[in-house]
Amino acid sequence: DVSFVDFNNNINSVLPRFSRPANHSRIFYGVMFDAGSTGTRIHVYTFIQSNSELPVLDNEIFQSLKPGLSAYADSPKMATDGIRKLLKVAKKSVPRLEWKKTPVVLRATAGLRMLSAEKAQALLDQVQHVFDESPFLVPDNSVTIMNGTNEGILAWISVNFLTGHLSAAQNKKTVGILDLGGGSTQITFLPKLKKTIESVPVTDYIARFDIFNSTFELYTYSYLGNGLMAARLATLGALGAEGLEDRVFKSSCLPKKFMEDWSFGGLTYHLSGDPGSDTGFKPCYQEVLKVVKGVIHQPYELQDSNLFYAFSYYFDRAVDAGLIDGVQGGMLEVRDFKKKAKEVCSTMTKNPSVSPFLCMDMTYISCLLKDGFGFKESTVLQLTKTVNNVEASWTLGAVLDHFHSLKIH
Ligand SMILES: Nc1ccn([C@@H]2O[C@H](COP(=O)(O)OP(=O)(O)O)[C@@H](O)[C@H]2O)c(=O)n1
Repeated sequence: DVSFVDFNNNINSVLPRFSRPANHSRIFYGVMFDAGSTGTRIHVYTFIQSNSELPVLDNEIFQSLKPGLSAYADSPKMATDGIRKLLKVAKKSVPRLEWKKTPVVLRATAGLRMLSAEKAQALLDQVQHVFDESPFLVPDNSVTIMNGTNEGILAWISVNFLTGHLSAAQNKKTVGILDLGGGSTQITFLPKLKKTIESVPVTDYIARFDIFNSTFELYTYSYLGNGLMAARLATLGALGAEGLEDRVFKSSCLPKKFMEDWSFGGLTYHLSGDPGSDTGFKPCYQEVLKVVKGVIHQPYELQDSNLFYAFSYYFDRAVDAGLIDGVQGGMLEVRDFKKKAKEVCSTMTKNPSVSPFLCMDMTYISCLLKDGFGFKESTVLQLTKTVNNVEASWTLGAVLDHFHSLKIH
């Protein structure tokens, strides 16, 4: 990675300050691709270098496309079109003179983690090739799969940076994050009690990073297979199943008459409702519970220690269910998800909602929060898509890490 110091030297040597207005030479750009399981996105960040340790974020340009890279697992060359399209956004957003010193980086998350190493590498190689041909700065290791710990920590850094909690790092008042992707889900927060750190099942649940000459010690974990799309498959008993052509996967979480082909991660599944069994919240909860029970660790402290920001599918489904406004977001109690899940599930056959999966998704989210992480019914979550027009995503933290080398360990 280009360290903070190298990057500044780079600016000074390529861009002599005397030839430009002083404030102009203090602007720099970072391009981060998020290769998620359900889509690929580009974030173009404009920063103003301030005199304090962290720069000021001036602006973000964001674009996304579907499906994710893993949909091209068996035809990796087809993945390049989308990457090229998104790179055009970077060319439009970054002034031509800055291209050569603007880093482009892609980090893949759960979609590629769930593929075989060979298939994932073939996709990364294709992206690397497109990057190498681009006019941007392509640092070492610019196209890789990111591990789940970094995904959680970087999202925590993003949200706390955007909400202003990192600049006041001394008093360590921060917010926790809940990220529900398609393939994996992350929980990250700053524990107040030693017991929380001491009582983790394995040391992987604790990670540290340095900023402002202090070390943050976070509780963080990424559960692969517990993202919303992977959880659908696990609920249906279809995750990792063979002979997909000849099988139909049924669930009490789907409308009785539902019958459809559904694709995720480059595979297609025949799905249907279960006319021969009870449907609705209760039987559905028992089904989704199997995906959560014995899998998700309950932190020693949770409810009283932090306000949690919940985004990605937590936000999207809360919007779909009519619980929050799609632009403003809002505060919800954990019990609101359960109440709404019951409502959606009881009416799904007579009164189909936006998606036939809404009962399953809302029930899974209720179960994950309560029987998974162990939140109380009354815990308030801040449902968020953007903070000051910037996407709540690990990508911002990843760019800050790139420029500042936050030494995550
Ligand atoms: N910038 C972004 C990126 C993803 N998302 C949401 O994240 C969810 C999917 O996450 P993902 O495809 O990255 O899945 P993972 O690979 O993280 O498991 C969807 O709800 C997207 O709408 C978002 O809201 N904003």
